[in-house]
Amino acid sequence: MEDESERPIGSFEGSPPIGILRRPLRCIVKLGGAAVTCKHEVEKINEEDLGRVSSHLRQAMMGCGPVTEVLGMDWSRGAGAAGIDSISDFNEYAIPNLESLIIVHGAGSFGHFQASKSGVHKGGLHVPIVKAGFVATRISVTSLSLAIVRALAREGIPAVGMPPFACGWSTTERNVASADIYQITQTLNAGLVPVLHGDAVLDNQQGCTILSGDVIIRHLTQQLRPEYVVFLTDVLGVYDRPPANPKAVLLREIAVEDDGRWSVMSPLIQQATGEGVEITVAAHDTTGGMETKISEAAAIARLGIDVFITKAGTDHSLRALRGELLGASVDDWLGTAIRPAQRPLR
Ligand SMILES: Nc1ncnc2c1ncn2[C@@H]1O[C@H](COP(=O)(O)OP(=O)(O)OP(=O)(O)O)[C@@H](O)[C@H]1O
Ligand SMILES: C=C(C)CCOP(=O)(O)O
Repeated sequence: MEDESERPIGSFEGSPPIGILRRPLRCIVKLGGAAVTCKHEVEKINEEDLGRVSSHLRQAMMGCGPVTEVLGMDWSRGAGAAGIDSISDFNEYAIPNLESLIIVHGAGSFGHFQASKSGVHKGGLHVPIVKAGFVATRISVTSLSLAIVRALAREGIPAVGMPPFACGWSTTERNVASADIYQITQTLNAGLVPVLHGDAVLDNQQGCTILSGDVIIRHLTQQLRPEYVVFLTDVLGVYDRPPANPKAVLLREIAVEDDGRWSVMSPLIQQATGEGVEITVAAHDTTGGMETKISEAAAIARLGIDVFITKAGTDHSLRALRGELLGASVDDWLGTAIRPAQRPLR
């Protein structure tokens, strides 16, 4: 007989089974490519920030449980590389009961350059340069993904890479058409942490496209209903204009109506609606940058789920990851909280 604590989540008639999560999903995190890579230098990881973010993720996943010793799991290159004396250390080790989490990372300077040069996002897989670009994009983004999985494993997070192209994700006219959610559910139930990423995928209409990590997060949220979603990037949040502009104002709180319209609740500025916000996107960005992030975040808030956008590696991001802001005031926090309208705060 099934464990009564098992919670069926969103199994829709006619759609493929998505499985049953044995415990509620705490959070889905987007590790922005702009945060963990140097976005304007091809294939350059920002090692310091990646290390800090991985440590924050571990701290957040420990929840309020006892502080336990961390044993690094990246020992494929030898125990020393993982910071442990010997792999037999694991014989005596009880892996802590970590909060359930999914990590999705962006491509940053891995993948966007290759995709934009060859036009993978526009489709046409039969065209030789697009096919070659598809291959090059996947080589690039999966090599970043391996580095991220390694960094998480070094922090003792049981992370496993699940590249969308290889795990059943495809699109129709650039919208998610299929995704193997069952595999993700089973991975979470096994106590592992799925690591997905923005990827080059097959598209039923145009042959291929680039599926953004931000869009993947919305789909996962619809299916698996986490308690909250955190987007970590290289700026404190959404500003009323590009943050390089000295007059830019950080939008602290955005409320999303049932019909998808959103308005700025704090601070009270003139451009109080979505249309007033000015956004720039890097020329090589194939997925729409901050603009996509805001519209996906608003779609998530419409589902009744709080979203927090903030700068990776800061105290603000640690608080967001720990869930401290859930339903709480964000007056003393720097970032953008995107919430369903008419939800009373704690
Ligand atoms: N109005 C705005 N508010 C906030 N950021 C903005 C705005 N306009 C432009 N930006 C830019 O958006 C960038 C963050 O979006 P981007 O999509 O690059 O982040 P990411 O998710 O971390 O990266 P990736 O898409 O590679 O995963 C910032 O570097 C910032 O300069
Ligand atoms: C360019 C590729 C391969 C994926 C882009 O994903 P994103 O950085 O999350 O938008």
